[in-house]
Amino acid sequence: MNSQLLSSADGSIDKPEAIETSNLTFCWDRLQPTLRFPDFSLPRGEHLFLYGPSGTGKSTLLSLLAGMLSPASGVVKLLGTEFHRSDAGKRDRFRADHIGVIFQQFNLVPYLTAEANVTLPCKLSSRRKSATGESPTLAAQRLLSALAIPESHWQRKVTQLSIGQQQRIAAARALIGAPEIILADEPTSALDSDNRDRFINLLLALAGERNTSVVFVSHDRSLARHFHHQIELGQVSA
Ligand SMILES: Nc1ncnc2c1ncn2[C@@H]1O[C@H](COP(=O)(O)OP(=O)(O)OP(=O)(O)O)[C@@H](O)[C@H]1O
Repeated sequence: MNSQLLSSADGSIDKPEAIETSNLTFCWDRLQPTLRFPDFSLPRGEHLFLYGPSGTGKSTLLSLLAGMLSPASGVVKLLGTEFHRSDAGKRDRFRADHIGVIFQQFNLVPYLTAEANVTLPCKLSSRRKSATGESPTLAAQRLLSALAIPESHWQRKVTQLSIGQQQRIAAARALIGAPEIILADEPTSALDSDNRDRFINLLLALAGERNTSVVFVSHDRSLARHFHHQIELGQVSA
C-alpha cells in the first residue's frame, strides 16, 4: 500500500488537517475489483494533485472525500470529522458549509445567470454567506472579475457562455464564502494547455488567499508542477 503523510509546505505540524484518509477501500459491486486508495493527510491551505490513468478510481476517491459515497472500509476525515457517517441532512449541511466542488462537466444551473450560479452556495449555507464579509452579490462580482469574466457577461445565462467561461464560473462558485476544501474533478480537460495553466494558477492563487485546500484530479501528469503535493492512483487489486 502506498502510504503518504504529506508534510506541510511551511513546515508547521500543528495546523488541523483538511483531509485524512487511512486504509480506504471502495467496491462498486461484486463483479468489480476493490479500489484501494493510498493513505494521505493534507494540511490546511495546501493543494494536492491526484493523477492516474482512466479507471484507477480518481472520481470515486473524490466522491468518497465529498461524502457522496461511503467507504467499504477505512477512514476518511475532513476537518477532523468522519462526516460521511452522519445522516443525509447533516452530510449535506457539512458539504455546503465546508466544501466547494468543481465537477468535470461543471454542473452549473443552466437557467441561472453567471452571477446567480456563483452566489448559489451562499443560499445553501449561511456560513458561506457570512464568510463573504459583504453581500454575496458583491463577493460573486469580485470573483468573476478576478477570474476575467467580463462584466457584460455577469447577467447572461451560463448556457450563453463559452466552455472556458463556464469553467471559471464553476471555480468562482466553489471559491465563494471561503470553504476550507475545494474538490476539483478534471475541470480543465476541455481547455488548451495555455488556458489550462492560466486557470490552475488563478484557482490556486484565489484558494491561497482564502487558505482553502484544493484536491485536483487529472489524468495529465504534466499539471503536477502547479501543486504542493502529488499522489498517483493506480493500485487496483481484487
Ligand atoms: N457508477 C458506477 N457504477 C459502477 N462502477 C463504476 C461507477 N463509476 C465508476 N465505476 C468503476 O469504478 C472504477 C473507477 O472509476 P472512476 O470513474 O473512479 O475512475 P477515474 O480514474 O476517475 O477514471 P477517468 O479518468 O476515466 O474519469 C472503474 O472501473 C469504473 O468502471
